[in-house]
Amino acid sequence: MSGTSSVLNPPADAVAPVRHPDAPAPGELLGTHYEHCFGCGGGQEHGLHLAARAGEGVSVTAEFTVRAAHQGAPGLAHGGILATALDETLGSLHWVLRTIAVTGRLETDFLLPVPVDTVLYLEAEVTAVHGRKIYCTATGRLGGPDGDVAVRADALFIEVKVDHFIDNGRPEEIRAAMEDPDQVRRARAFEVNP
Ligand SMILES: CCCCCCCCCC(=O)SCCNC(=O)CCNC(=O)[C@H](O)C(C)(C)COP(=O)(O)OP(=O)(O)OC[C@H]1O[C@@H](n2cnc3c(N)ncnc32)[C@H](O)[C@@H]1OP(=O)(O)O
Repeated sequence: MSGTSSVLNPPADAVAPVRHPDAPAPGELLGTHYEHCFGCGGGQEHGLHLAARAGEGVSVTAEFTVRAAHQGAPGLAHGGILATALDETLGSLHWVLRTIAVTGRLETDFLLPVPVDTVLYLEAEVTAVHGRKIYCTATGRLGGPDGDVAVRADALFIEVKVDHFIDNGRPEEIRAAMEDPDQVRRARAFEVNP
């Protein structure tokens, strides 16, 4: 069974997404947006260590290897972990749009079980933009980039300012991030929209 709620359907006056002129070239590794991100950071021992690359248009690809720490049922990936992999891949789209945005809504279909040691081949694209609302979709496939779809998601991301993180994050992590020149450089990469 599949289907999405109406808030994930772009309105008639939504516009096509535009690849930012300074977006990383297709195939370029995007790296982490934050060292301690559970999805992509190297500083999380049991994190997903998801590696995303810019795709054509406003899209990204990513790979995630399911490890034993990611189990739900014996030998199988936890569904929440798979949703996280989809969410993180969708979050990586903002390197290509050059917009800071957070997940407002994420609707996931789990179509096939995903065993430990499997590589999940992920792809995400922005389908439409309406004001601050960014409509996007993602798939995770088994066996290769053209393999069977194991998980998929439709999502709505909402554009925010850097202040969203500064105002809401725990002060010690915010302080540490602001003292880290690499983190400041990553944040500045998005500061293109006044
Ligand atoms: C440096 C880059 C960092 C990237 C990190 C990526 C990590 C991976 C992605 C994530 O997991 S992000 C973490 C999970 N998400 C959050 O923590 C977000 C928590 N929610 C919020 O902070 C606020 O609800 C949010 C910023 C999303 C929206 O609050 P706002 O006050 O800014 O907006 P508002 O409520 O006015 O909504 C703006 C529009 O979006 C719509 N909207 C907001 N939330 C929605 C929702 N959940 N479902 C449907 N529509 C939604 C809302 O109806 C409205 O539509 P209209 O413009 O048509 O009136």
